[in-house]
Amino acid sequence: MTKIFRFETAHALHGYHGACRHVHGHSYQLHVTVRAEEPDSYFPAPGMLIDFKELKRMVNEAVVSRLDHTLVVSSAYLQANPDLPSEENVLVMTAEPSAENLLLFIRDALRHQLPAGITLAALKLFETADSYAEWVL
Ligand SMILES: Nc1nc2c(c(=O)[nH]1)N=C([C@H](O)[C@H](O)COP(=O)(O)OP(=O)(O)OP(=O)(O)O)CN2
Ligand SMILES: [Zn+2]
Repeated sequence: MTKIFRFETAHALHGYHGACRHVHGHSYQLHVTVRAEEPDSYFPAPGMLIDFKELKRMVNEAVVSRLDHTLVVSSAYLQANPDLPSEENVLVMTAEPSAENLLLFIRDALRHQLPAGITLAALKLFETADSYAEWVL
């Protein structure tokens, strides 16, 4: 089962030869898919693999609250641009915050949050309406 999340995040891609090396923002859309062992017949009462509300709470806490209205840059970017106006709401990653790397950051943030028996199966991170990165177990 899959739940979709939306958040607004700014980033800059250090070392990129184009406008995306400068700070700019995206309205990201994240699709989180989890799976579990298939039951022989049906899921027992209350009939859920995992409550959508519980998945929402976990992803909001582990991912959305950290990325929404945040500027994400790499430590290399920060070293080259030490004069960021404020360190408030700045997340510094060891790698460049491309869609691919943000997806791996999200994978790591979520992997160990899920209850026993529930596995992270796939993630899709849309940076724009027509550009996304996908991770599949
Ligand atoms: N493989 C990747 N390529 C690019 C990434 C990325 O994360 N991974 N990111 C960027 C920029 O940050 C930005 O997202 C521009 O992306 P793009 O899809 O080119 O956005 P546009 O609005 O220009 O899309 P159009 O398809 O041209 O409308 C760049 N590359
Ligand atoms: Zn971008």
